[in-house]
Amino acid sequence: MSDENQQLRAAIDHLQTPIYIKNLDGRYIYVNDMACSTLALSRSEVLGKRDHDLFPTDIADRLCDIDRLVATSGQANTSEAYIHSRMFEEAHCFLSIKQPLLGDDGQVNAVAGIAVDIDERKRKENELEALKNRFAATLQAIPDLMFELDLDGRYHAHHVPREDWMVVRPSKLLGRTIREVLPAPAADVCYQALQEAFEHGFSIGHQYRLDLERGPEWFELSVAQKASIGHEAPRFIALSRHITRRKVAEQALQESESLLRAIVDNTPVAYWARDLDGRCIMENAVVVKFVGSQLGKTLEESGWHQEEVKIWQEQSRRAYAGEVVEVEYESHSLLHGTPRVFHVVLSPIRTGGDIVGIVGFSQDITERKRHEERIHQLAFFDPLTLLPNRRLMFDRLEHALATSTRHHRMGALLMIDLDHFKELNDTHGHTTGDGLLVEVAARLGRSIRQGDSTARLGGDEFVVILEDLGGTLTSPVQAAAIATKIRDALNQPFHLAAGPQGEVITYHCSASIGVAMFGDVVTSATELLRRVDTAMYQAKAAGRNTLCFFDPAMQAAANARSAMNADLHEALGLGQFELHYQVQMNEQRQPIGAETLLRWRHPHQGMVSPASFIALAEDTGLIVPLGNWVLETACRQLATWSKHPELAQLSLAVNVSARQFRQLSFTDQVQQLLVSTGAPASKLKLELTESTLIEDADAVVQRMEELQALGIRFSLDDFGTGYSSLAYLKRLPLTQLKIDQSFVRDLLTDHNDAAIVKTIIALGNSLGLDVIAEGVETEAQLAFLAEHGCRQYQGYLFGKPVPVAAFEALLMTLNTHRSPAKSCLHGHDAE
Ligand SMILES: Nc1nc2c(ncn2[C@@H]2O[C@H](COP(=O)(O)OP(=O)(O)OP(=O)(O)O)[C@@H](O)[C@H]2O)c(=O)[nH]1
Repeated sequence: MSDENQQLRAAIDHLQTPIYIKNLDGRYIYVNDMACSTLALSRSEVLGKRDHDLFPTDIADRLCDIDRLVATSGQANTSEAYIHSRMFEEAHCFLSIKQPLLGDDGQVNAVAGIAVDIDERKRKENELEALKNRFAATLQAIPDLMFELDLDGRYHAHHVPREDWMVVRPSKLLGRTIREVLPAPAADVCYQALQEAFEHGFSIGHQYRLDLERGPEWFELSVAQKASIGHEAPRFIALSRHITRRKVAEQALQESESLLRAIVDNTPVAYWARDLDGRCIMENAVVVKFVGSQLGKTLEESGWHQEEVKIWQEQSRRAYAGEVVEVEYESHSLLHGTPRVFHVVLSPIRTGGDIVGIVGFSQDITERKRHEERIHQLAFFDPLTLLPNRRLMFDRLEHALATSTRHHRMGALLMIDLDHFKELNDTHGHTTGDGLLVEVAARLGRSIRQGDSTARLGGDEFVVILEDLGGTLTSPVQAAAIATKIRDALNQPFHLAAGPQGEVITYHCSASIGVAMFGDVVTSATELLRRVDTAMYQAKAAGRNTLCFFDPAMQAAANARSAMNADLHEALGLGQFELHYQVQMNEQRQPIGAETLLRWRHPHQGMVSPASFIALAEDTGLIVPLGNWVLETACRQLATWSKHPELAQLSLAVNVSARQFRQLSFTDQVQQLLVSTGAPASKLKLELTESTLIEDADAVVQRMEELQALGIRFSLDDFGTGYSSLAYLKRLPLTQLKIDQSFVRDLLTDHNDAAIVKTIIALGNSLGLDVIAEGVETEAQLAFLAEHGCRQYQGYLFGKPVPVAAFEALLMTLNTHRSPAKSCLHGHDAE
């Protein structure tokens, strides 16, 4: 072998790639070092072996086939094969290049091969392939259109899962720009997105519309800039999502929302909602118009009137608790104009059973209310005088009848018909007549008490309903008094506009009044109206300007009362009143004083008892001058007695009425009387009844204290018959309790009366008060009273009320056997 060959051989031997030569039998006749290392065998272990000795059969078969092909074709062959060798844990991929070797005869006599280990490259290729497959599958799964674009909008690649979403076929896309493919509005959107992605790396959310064959379709773009290699021009991946369905749904929602909004805004009802924190989360235009926008505000932040906020807090609380609340109320919190009336409904908002807020509707019902009021006014009131009409009067009368029957109270119905009204109409015209009717209505209103009512029945006919005729006068008398007051009021001249120039005329009016009482027996409103109508016609028949009762007995009582009233007014001036004196005794049966009792010596009726006229005097106010006369007479008597030693110790008890006692000047009057008459104050005892003390107790106590300071003493009359409140009893500066004669009368036969008497005595004694019993008629009564601690007495047992002369005579007889008061009584001629 030449040097050159030797060098070549050495190079091949040590080359780092396995090289081998096999003869046509397939035996290895040459292997280099690397081939041995690769097989992990020594050269001697390889040389002379076949592939079947070295490799698994399937690989060996394949290797042999290729050898044969090379040998027979005389052509080189390149193939890949996975070879297991002890050198590697796993089979390695080799690229085998086989070359036929020719002998000197020019025939193939051997096959030389070189095996390059391409395992690493092969693995990468495989990985790449797998990646490509995965990527392709992923891409296939993406339902969106995808394009690779440059900054000019030129298409470089595409993924088109739906060709019907394309304006041009995908195959015509590459190399063209967006502007060449899409219509201008859509292209503009895409370029904007590209620009954004170029500036910020990405762009999302731009939408565009394409009018395709099937109709308009909507797409949404997401663009991201691709990482570029080196100085490569920027590329972008644009994902175009088909959103037509979403868009249609959105548009439908938007349309229905704006329709709803339009409905809500265009209804004339204020409409709002609040969340669980009480914040306004929705409102319509009407809310804004009335109270300004409330969005985001709670009730407390609304700026409404405090009272209204409180009302709505309470109503909202009910709605939040699940109630549907309905209220009518007048709002004073409006932005413009006068207060208005609203009908409001609040209701909870529920989602899935939970309350998540409240919703409210508020309708302005001001006009409706006004109409209702107007209708009510027209239905129930007389448009001329504005008084209740017949219909309303009838309702009220029925109500008054029911109430009076239930509470056993008397009432009266008056019917007032103007006399000769027709003449006024005929002479001065209807307008003047109307003027009179209006003024009559006003005068009627002023003549009655609160609680009574008046109405116009029609024409010149009015009625007045008087309820609860209590008081001290009997009810027909009271009714007559009010009817008279009305008649007198209507008798006052009227000044009415008359004639075309509206000159004022003075008109004298009179009215006939019928009166029917109710409350004692059940009567219907219709019947009562019939009665009062009859009575009114009687009044007309009796000569007009008068009043007539339906019931003749009542008429008689009213006549008698009014006659007595007239007489009573004259009696004082004519000196028809007298004072009688009833003696009061102590337990030693000694006279200690007297009670003065008023008597009226009537010119025709003889002596009239106070029971018949005191109530009338109280109601007419005559009680005040009458009471003063009594006080003055009593004081004069005391002054007279004070000059006689035997009579000087006598005290006089004088009854004072509530009305008299409540006069502001009462204390002054009494003081002046004491001074002018010279009566000793300590002998004057004022008798008050419980009813005097009950009303305005503070003022009464103050007056009593003023009088007490003058030296006057007080006795509480009729104790036990009224309220008998122990609370006021201890506050009053009293010196005496008087046991009413009604308890004394049956003292010995009635256990209750006996018990009451004993209690009053015990009470008086324990409060340090004198106790006097009136109406003592028998010794047995006296004994009982004395036994239980009552020390003072008054009654027929000792003497009836008598004029002063008789009283003094009585005193004389009482005193004859012990210390006769004869001397003083003799000197008493002046009385
Ligand atoms: N101005 C005016 N007159 C009315 C109205 N309604 C009724 N009248 C008249 O009132 C008069 C009622 O008359 P009467 O009550 O019947 O008779 P009178 O003239 O008052 O006579 P006596 O009642 O018998 O005293 C009639 O002339 C009616 O036309 C009204 O609303 N306005």
